Amino acid sequence: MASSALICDKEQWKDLKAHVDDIKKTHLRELMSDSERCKSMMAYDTLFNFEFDGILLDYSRQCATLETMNKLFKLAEAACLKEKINKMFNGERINSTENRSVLHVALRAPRDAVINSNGKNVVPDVWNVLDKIRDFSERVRSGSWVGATGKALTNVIAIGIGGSFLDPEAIECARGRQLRFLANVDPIDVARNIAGLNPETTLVVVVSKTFTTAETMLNARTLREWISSALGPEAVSKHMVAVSTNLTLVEKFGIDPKNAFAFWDWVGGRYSALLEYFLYLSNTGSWLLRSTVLLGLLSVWNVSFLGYPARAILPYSQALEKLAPHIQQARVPYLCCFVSMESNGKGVSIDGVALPYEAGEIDFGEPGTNGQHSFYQLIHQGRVIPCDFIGIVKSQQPVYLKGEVVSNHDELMSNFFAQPDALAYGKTPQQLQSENVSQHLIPHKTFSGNRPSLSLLLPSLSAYNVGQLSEVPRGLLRLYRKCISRISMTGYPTHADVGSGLGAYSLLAFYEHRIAVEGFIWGINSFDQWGVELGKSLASQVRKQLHASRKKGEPVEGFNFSTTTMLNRYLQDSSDVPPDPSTLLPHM
Ligand SMILES: O=P(O)(O)OC[C@H]1O[C@H](O)[C@H](O)[C@@H](O)[C@@H]1O
Repeated sequence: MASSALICDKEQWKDLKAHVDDIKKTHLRELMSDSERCKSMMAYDTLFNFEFDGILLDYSRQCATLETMNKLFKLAEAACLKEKINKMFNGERINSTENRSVLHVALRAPRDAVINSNGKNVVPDVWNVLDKIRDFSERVRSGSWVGATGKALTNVIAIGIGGSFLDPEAIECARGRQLRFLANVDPIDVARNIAGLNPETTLVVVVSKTFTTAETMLNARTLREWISSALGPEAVSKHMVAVSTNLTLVEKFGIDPKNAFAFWDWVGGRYSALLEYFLYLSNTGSWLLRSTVLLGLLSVWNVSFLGYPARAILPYSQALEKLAPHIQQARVPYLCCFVSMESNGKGVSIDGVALPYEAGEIDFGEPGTNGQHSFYQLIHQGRVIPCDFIGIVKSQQPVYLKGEVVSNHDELMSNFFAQPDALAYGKTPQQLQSENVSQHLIPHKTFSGNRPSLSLLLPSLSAYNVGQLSEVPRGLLRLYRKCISRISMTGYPTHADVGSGLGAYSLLAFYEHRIAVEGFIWGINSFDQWGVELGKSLASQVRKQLHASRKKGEPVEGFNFSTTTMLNRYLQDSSDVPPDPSTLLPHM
């Protein structure tokens, strides 16, 4: 199927381009007045049944008509979408620039599934690792695995960056214990993570697919020093374990490979976040998979045809906060956004042909209602940014104060229901005049509306409901609990924890597949990431220069004027950096 013909050369693409003018002439106020259209865009047809056992997906506020949807389905056919999805699930090496299969879905397969890579069913290997994770977590929790001084390990620091950073936090059952995530190579992040912890009762999990990522490995060496200097070098074997494909480097680092949990090169780093649990997406017809096809097509429509390059992900549930990037909290990456922008932020096709159209989205977000006090001004009256609103019917923390008009959750959800309509309908000058708004304020208080969004309403974040998102066999939820407790080391999480953990990750699976669909349509490779290499290689040049300047007093050479000036200033003002390599963080 590899062909250098770009999707934009196809008639179906040109037909959609011509269709844009029709859509630009309509306004969502008009489209939303057609209840038949809206009804069909909440349960489009028997194939796309969007009311799935209580989960409701409403995409009627997309700037699209049924004609648009039909044209998008034709575009999917022209892009050979179904064949590409099948190739992925069949283990073919669709990541052609790295010559790898793309089988992160195998991490979520039930024990008896068959998913082949290189002619070998990989599912038994996955389950061997999952069983090993379960056994290890049970030994740590039961106290049969203790630290170097015989104390139970009650605190965990997981070191990893990108897709190797963060996992669902079973917050409820982490009562009185510490589960922390260390990603940034900034020593401040190390200091924050070890603050208040004792090496004697701390387990460090080094999560790195390659075991070569500079930030992760320096942080791992720093915590290895923290442990060794307190308990002796032999303590590393009791206080450090690893999750990696590179068991050779794991052993070289000083971690016993028996205490390492392997994974495979057919799991992309950013897709490995799901290693902590697995939800099975059937190869055919799962509700989730089908609906992600539709939403992937709508993303392509918004980006490549309507010219809306960004997407805001807005979960109206704090339990799903990890779905939305806390852009002001550097430590919390953006799961869906990270996967989306690293996967589809490409400029060439899978055949290496420069793209004459934009691919990829600028994703950002924030849990509702926080975002309403920051960037919603821009999405209402500034740029048009399609939004994904994700809401939950039943709160995990119901609160209803005496005398209040509604419960706290109803207050939250009042915004979940209001914002999509505010974006779609806006407010016209005529409406403002009828409200006797001062004439000079009318331009400032006018809302153009016609801003697309979609709404996903989950019944609750119970493990059952969230599992529906990916039709997870019930039995897997039990093993999920054991896997998540590997991270929390704090015993079995409650349903709420499992739900919220699954919530974040099932919806991640939802976005994972939507992102793959987008990449299949754009004809790009969503599974490599050469773009992150250049910055890393330039950083290694700077690292060499800093070493030469500090250790041998060599002048800064080989950089442009601006960088040379900045480097000289940095070196001059930080000349007091202690030269002693054994210097550790102040309170280490
Ligand atoms: O897991 P590691 O090998 O340490 O890689 C960590 C991260 O590194 C890079 O940023 C990759 O682009 C990510 O996909 C990956 O998750």
